[in-house]
Amino acid sequence: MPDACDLVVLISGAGSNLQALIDSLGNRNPARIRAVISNRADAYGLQRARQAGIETRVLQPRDYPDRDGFDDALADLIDGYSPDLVVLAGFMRILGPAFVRRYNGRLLNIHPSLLPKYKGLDTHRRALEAGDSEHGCSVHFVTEELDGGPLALQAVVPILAGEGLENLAQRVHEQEHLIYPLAVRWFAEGRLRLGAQGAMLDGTPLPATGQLIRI
Ligand SMILES: Nc1nc2c(c(=O)[nH]1)N[C@@H](CN(C=O)c1ccc(C(=O)N[C@@H](CCC(=O)O)C(=O)O)cc1)CN2
Ligand SMILES: NCC(=O)N[C@@H]1O[C@H](COP(=O)([O-])[O-])[C@@H](O)[C@H]1O
Repeated sequence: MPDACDLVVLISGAGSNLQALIDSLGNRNPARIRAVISNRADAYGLQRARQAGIETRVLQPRDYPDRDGFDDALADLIDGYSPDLVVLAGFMRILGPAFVRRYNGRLLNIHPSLLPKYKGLDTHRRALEAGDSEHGCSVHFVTEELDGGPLALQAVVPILAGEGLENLAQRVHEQEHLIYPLAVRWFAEGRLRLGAQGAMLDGTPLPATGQLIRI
């Protein structure tokens, strides 16, 4: 059994991806969540963490003079837990270059699109308005380039004829809750790593799409 892999999870909102990670731990997943940190005090994910007995902390940007000050305080807080991996789970802050360098290779994010399509926000609406036939979600290593980091895992979600935004978002969310725990487990098992040429699985470079899952 691999040694435990300590996680710190960063959230800003509902925390359904956090809940999926919590539910995935134990059994065959050697990861354990040491703390959940939110940049919003009203994030429902904080309640989910407390219900699971996980330590929670809140760090609010308004308490810092600028973005770098917030990032530095966040990194100092994170380092107090000595994580092997920092997991962004709906964390809605763009992190600065110094922060990203500090956690290079140990920082994952889940994004609600098939990257590199639709970086940024409002991805489901953009996919629907473009008339795309498929959408999805991506787990990627975080780099300075927003949503541009090496892809580890993607799930493709076909867009149904006449489907509305809420229904699509729900179906993408369902796939997020499958691929994020899987990617975190692969990292915890030592299988998923960020190499010089991009994401690696079992020592083999992954394709540009990362490992692709079609539902
Ligand atoms: N340097 C990086 N930081 C972050 C990345 C990344 O890839 N590189 N991923 C994001 C997550 N994300 C999309 O997946 C994302 C989060 C936030 C924003 C954004 O525009 N945030 C605004 C504030 C929005 C708000 O407070 O509601 C901001 O930071 O000014 C875009 C994309 C996490 N960080
Ligand atoms: N650009 C970042 C972004 O949009 N992330 C998205 O925020 C949601 C958080 O939901 P959750 O709080 O229920 O996990 C998720 O759908 C995640 O992909």
